[in-house]
Amino acid sequence: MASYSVLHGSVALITLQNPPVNALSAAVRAGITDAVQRTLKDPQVTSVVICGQNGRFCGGADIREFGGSMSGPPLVPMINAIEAMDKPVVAAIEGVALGGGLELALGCHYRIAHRQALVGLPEVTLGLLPAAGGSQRLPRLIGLPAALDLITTGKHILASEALKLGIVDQVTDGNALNMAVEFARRIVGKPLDPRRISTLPCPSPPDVDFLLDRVLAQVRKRARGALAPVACVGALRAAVFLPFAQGMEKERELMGALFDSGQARALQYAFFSQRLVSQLENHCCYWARYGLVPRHIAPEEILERCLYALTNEGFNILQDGMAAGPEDIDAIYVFGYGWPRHRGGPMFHAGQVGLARVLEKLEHYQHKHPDVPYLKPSPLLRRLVAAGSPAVQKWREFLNKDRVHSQL
Ligand SMILES: CCCCCCCC/C=C\C=C\CC(=O)SCCNC(=O)CCNC(=O)[C@H](O)C(C)(C)COP(=O)(O)OP(=O)(O)OC[C@H]1O[C@@H](n2cnc3c(N)ncnc32)[C@H](O)[C@@H]1OP(=O)(O)O
Repeated sequence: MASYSVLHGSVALITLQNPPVNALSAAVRAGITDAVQRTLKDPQVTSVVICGQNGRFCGGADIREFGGSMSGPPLVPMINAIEAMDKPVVAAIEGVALGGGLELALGCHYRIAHRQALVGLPEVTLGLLPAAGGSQRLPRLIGLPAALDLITTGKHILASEALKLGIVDQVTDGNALNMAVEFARRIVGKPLDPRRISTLPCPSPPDVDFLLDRVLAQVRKRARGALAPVACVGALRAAVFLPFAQGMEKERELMGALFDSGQARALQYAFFSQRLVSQLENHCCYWARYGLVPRHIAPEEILERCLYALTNEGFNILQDGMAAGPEDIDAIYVFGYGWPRHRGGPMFHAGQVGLARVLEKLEHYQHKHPDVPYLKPSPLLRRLVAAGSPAVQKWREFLNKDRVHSQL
């Protein structure tokens, strides 16, 4: 939800309330929408400040809502209504203004931030793009090159850097909310048109096509096969060449293609799993509460069982002649599945670890879990170890001899 109060008889304060990061859930969006209506109707109110509870402005759209049916007031009209207000609206940014949180702040007429606050549009890291006007307002505010950098990487930057880029208007080491309230009282009566970012032209360099093509090539190289960074460049291209309203349509169309994609689901799943594993302590409380004694499982056991079962299957594939050599399997993993290039691929990695050690590990886990077929060491792995564990570059030759031998 969002609370509404009036300070000094004239400054409406809208406070986002959704701990821990004040994500823009349906209830928060409804609260903001109601509060905006109240400020419009109250003749005593001459300016507005929007802030977040507990020193955190807003961590963005509520990612948990993306999996279900979205209800409540949509973000885009809500932000447009804030920008269109005829009373100045100031965002008081403390903690974080990320994703939809920054997009909300960009709909305000002014942004005052604590120096240590973090701002950014990290949607690309969730397989999305900033679809609440961020891809259209940010380049209009700070220019195309800086917006391309922020939106295609999704990086968070400090408010002090955001000030240099022109994203925020003032930073403070003190209380950003108090400063925003004082600021809001001072600017009553100043013209608001130049502060409505959607009405500004998008500053872009003369070689704009060259810049967009270069960044597109870079993002394709950096994240092979990823849809979101490419869509982000498309949305920014629209910001340069189209009027705001049409740019917003393009933003929505590109978001539509990403929103239900497998990549977005996978990246959002990864966001939550990363946080879930860091809550291991809670599991310990659960076990203690029910008097359970957990079997100690070292993280290496999980890693080794996954890794060596995968490698073992690689040996089986080679033995069956489905791949001509270990390089075929390694290339699939490095280029298709993001296996760290500096580790060569699973078959090369097995060679680095030592084939005898891989065999020993598989025998160990097979002994503990005889019902798991993937842990049964491949006969090819055994033959390679018996042949003195040749280097991975020699396996193709070994396999050819092995295959000829087995046909004789
Ligand atoms: C045709 C189809 C059209 C569809 C139209 C849709 C229109 C949508 C329009 C706009 C879309 C906007 C997209 C977004 O805004 S996506 C969200 C962008 N924001 C982020 O990526 C920020 C994510 N959060 C973080 O980076 C961090 O959480 C941070 C805010 C920096 C705080 O970090 P830290 O203090 O370390 O805390 P945790 O990371 O552990 O988080 C604490 C708990 O809060 C949960 N959390 C965080 N952010 C969100 C969020 N945005 N939504 C929901 N929940 C969030 C996190 O999971 C932790 O929860 P728990 O304690 O249960 O694990």
